[in-house]
Amino acid sequence: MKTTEVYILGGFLGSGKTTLLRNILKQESETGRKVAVLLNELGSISVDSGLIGDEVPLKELFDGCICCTIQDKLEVQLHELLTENDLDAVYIETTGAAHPVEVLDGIMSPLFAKRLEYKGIITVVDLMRWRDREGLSPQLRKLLAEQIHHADFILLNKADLVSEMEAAQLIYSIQALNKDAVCLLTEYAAISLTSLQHMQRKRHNGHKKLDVQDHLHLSAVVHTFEGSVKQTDFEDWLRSLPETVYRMKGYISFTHSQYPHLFQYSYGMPMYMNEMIKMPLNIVIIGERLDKGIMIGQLEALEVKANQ
Ligand SMILES: Nc1nc2c(ncn2[C@@H]2O[C@H](COP(=O)(O)OP(=O)(O)OP(=O)(O)O)[C@@H](O)[C@H]2O)c(=O)[nH]1
Repeated sequence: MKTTEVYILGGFLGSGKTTLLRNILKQESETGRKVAVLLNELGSISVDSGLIGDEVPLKELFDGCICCTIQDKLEVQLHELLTENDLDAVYIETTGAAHPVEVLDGIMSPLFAKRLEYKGIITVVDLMRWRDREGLSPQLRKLLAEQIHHADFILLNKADLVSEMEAAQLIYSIQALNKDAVCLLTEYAAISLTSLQHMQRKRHNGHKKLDVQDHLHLSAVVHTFEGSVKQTDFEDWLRSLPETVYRMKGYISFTHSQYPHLFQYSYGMPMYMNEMIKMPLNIVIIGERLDKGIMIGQLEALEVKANQ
């Protein structure tokens, strides 16, 4: 099955996300890959869509930001893009107000997550705004810090507007929030596509060999159950999870019921809803530094136990 690469472009309002997107799309069109863009604008008029070439399939999500009102819409739009087009990559430009965990949650549907190859989060930072961050409200400062913390690749953009000395101090303060992301100083978000495609977190903990998924700070693990599990065992497993598992969702079949349950988990709380039809038993787990092998092994063990 062909998978589609997914890149999330985040960063504060006006930091240079659209400039970056135009840059990337220009390079993608030169390589001949088939790509699509999902735009999420605050408000109901899109200014940015005019800036992107006609040949790129484009979906826009209006009225609200990904992190709150339209998560479901995002899922639908992405599904449509994937089914209508045979895509190599999808770029998702989020509003500056979006939290990375919510965006990842919004795109990793249990119904098609296996067709996606989540490549990571690219955060564009406006260096001048970051320099003057003390003037922002505490909430905005926190959001900026979260966008930096969860990024896999950070563009320290608008380098032309700060002095070299300032840039050095700003890089230092950004790396203090995220030691692993690749940081690049840019003007007009000028970076090469290849550097993004090879986006990998720097390994700072020595020689441990990690697979590609493990390089990502925030990641999504997708598992397909073959059959049912016991609800009590499953809930014991949930209680054993670290706090860095932020979200889970999917369909799960319990030994005591005929149809699967829609399962959602956030902030340590599970929620179930009865489904009236058979659904593919996929579950998506979103968190920081997830060990894919261990998680899948634990879920498989639950199934084995239920069959004993
Ligand atoms: N001086 C300078 N201006 C830049 C740079 N990068 C982008 N800009 C300008 O900054 C403005 C905002 O850039 P956009 O790419 O639209 O930013 P955005 O993050 O998409 O903005 P929103 O969609 O409003 O969140 C535009 O006028 C860009 O031309 C840069 O490196 N230096």
